Amino acid sequence: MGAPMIGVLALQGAFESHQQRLTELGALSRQVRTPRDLAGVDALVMPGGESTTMSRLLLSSELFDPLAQRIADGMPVFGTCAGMILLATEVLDGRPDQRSFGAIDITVQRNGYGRQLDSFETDLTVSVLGPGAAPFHGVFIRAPKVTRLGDDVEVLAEHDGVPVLLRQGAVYVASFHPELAGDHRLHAAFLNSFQHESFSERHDAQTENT
Ligand SMILES: NC(=O)CC[C@H](N)C(=O)O
Repeated sequence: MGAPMIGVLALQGAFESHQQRLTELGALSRQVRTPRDLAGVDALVMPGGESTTMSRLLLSSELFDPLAQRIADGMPVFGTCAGMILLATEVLDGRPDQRSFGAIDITVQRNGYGRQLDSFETDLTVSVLGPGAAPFHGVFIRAPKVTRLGDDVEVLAEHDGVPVLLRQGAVYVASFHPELAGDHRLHAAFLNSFQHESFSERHDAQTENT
């Protein structure tokens, strides 16, 4: 099989920085706006932005049902911030008509860190980066707060005792914006979760050759 094509949901929000991180890693990526775009990808990143707007655009673009099917079939997905909200089983403080995929068994509260404190940054210890790895700089922007997790959900990082990076099967979610920290290690960890070749090694090899 050739290199996997990574889709970046590009209906709204911070999709361009995600694509930059993937490009830095030498991954192939394409923006996904239609069911046809989705059909050509092997994995998908769902960016931050506004989950209410994204939910509406997913329905009007007729992407919602095919995407739900791909996720149910086991396509790897990485949802960040609004993307995390869209993947959760339960959303608190959402709009009444807001839809989510129920792909990871968590309850999230939209803007759960409080409207006063719109955004904050903090260094996170992330288990999947390996023992002794440098902390990952977490940028939280009107972030969702995880208020409940199911038994099958693995916590990969937490902040003040609250999970902020989680995994269930092929679904990864972060309540922060890993694409904005100028650090592609979490994108590499996502790619490496379904790719045998190590993306970080490949990136290092390419840099050495140039
Ligand atoms: N940065 C973000 O993605 C914020 C998420 C936004 N508060 C929402 O509910 O969709």
